[in-house]
Amino acid sequence: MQRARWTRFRVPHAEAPPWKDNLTVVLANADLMLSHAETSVAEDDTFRAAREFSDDLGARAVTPATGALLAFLARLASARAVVEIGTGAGVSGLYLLRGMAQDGVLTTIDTDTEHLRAARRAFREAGVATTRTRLINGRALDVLPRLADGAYDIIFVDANVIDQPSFVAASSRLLRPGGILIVNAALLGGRASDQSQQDPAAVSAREATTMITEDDSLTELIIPLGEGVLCAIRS
Ligand SMILES: C[S@@+](CC[C@H](N)C(=O)[O-])C[C@H]1O[C@@H](n2cnc3c(N)ncnc32)[C@H](O)[C@@H]1O
Repeated sequence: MQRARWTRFRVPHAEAPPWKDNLTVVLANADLMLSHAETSVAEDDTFRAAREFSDDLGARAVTPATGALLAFLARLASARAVVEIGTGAGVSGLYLLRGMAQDGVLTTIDTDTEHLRAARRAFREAGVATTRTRLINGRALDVLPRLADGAYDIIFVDANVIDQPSFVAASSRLLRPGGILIVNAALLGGRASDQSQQDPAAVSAREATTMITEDDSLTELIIPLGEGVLCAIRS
């Protein structure tokens, strides 16, 4: 069924919406609410160690609240099969595994062997069975075509923003009906919503969002945690 137009996002918000007065009230408290959301997630030693490795290696990990969202969505979807593009040192992978079914398998792809080594170590230190993770060294666009259509509960995109449109194009076919596509840093911390920002990252982030919002098989939602997380469920 064709969805009503008013349910679609405008990308980005160019003018003030008609409910601007409510928005003003919300925005006045936005920093406080975001700060509360981000600092209310407590991480244990395993997460802290993985986060430290991430920082050392320059692999920017998801924020704690973004991580909690990943665990939440993985639990909500009863996820048994998840694909992650951009393993980093394994922080987001730990959150996904935390929410996934006990026998669920995380397939995670990264071009950097050092990052993958750090992630493998983080998973081991968290007591994750080796059968639950499949770490693949390679470029996502080379690996994704080898994965089965409609076989995955969640696809999490968290590599170079500039490649977001091609990752979205290459990965949405992997989702089962009811599966969730999650794009991290979709708003670039707000920069992507500003049309005057014309650098390649901002343009690519907007393009990926537009691809998702224009896909009638996806129902999407932007969640302003971390640098902005775009979630979309396949019908
Ligand atoms: C932001 S970090 C990922 C952080 C990780 N998701 C976390 O939260 O712990 C991005 C990662 O994407 C990897 N990467 C960059 N381009 C890639 C590509 N084309 N295919 C696969 N991985 C890529 C980088 O090596 C880096 O480890």
